[in-house]
Amino acid sequence: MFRRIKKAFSKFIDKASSLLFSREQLLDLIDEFKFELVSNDVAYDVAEEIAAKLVEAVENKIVKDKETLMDFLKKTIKSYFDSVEPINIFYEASKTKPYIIVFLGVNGVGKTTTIAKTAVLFKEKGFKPLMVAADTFRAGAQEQLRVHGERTGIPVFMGKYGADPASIAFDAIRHAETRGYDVVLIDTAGRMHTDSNLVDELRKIIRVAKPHRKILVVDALTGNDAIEQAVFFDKAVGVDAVIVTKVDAYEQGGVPLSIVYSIRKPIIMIGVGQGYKDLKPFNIDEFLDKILPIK
Ligand SMILES: Nc1nc2c(ncn2[C@@H]2O[C@H](COP(=O)(O)OP(=O)(O)OP(=O)(O)O)[C@@H](O)[C@H]2O)c(=O)[nH]1
Repeated sequence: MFRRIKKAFSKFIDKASSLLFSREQLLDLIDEFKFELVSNDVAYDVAEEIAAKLVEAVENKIVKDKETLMDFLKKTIKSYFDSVEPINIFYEASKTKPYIIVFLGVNGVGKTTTIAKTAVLFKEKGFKPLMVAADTFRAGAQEQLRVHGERTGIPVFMGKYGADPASIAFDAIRHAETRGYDVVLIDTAGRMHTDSNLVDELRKIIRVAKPHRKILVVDALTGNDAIEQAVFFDKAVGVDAVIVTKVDAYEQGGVPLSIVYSIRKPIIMIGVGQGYKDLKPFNIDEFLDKILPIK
């Protein structure tokens, strides 16, 4: 996990230290480091910003040895994550009933599995969740959620194939209200994120379901595509928070930072495997410990 970005940081920190922080040589090295970050899925704008801040810190002698460089990198990266408003869906759900989440994301990113994992987390915390199959475009999507429901023992509200997804969401919420469900987790279609019909469909679901949160699911392994999807969905329908999947198999490491930088929304959880328990809260300090070399 995050092996490649960690290697890039280690290489840069070691080289910078061996140059004894000679200003001229360091400037070239910072430029090289910037592209190393970009090749590890750090969006160009943020890589450039980090590089510019680093040059300034060197000029001002804030960064003058290995220790101050490590400290600088840690604080700078952390500041991007700290500048976004955190969201705690479990706390929010304890205040509102039923608490409604609409999940967004393109096909294949692990959205359906993530909904099941999230439902399992809610159940473990004592909530009564309902999963809703509102992707009526692909028959397989409904079936997939039904299977997750069977395996996890969490009920699934199914709509008919081809039915209006917004009306399914509406019926599901009424059903949740009358049956005493605490949390409603709505799956949506994810065909081609550039499809304008999809955007209209999502907008309608959101208008009808009035979700408390819209959570985007992206696959870390898709790198720049994940960042583009975040920008696209945020512009199209507004994203409140992001879950990044397949982090267990992800080595580049730049996706979380790039997403937070690009849409200024928090990463709330990460998928770390295929099992239902493999969804963890995203913790910035743990993330920094994994991507930055230890002393
Ligand atoms: N290693 C790993 N695999 C994951 C993770 N999350 C999901 N997957 C796998 O990714 C594959 C796709 O997941 P789905 O949930 O079917 O994806 P989806 O976005 O619903 O895709 P569509 O059904 O095509 O819309 C499945 O094999 C999942 O088990 C994760 O965090 N780590």
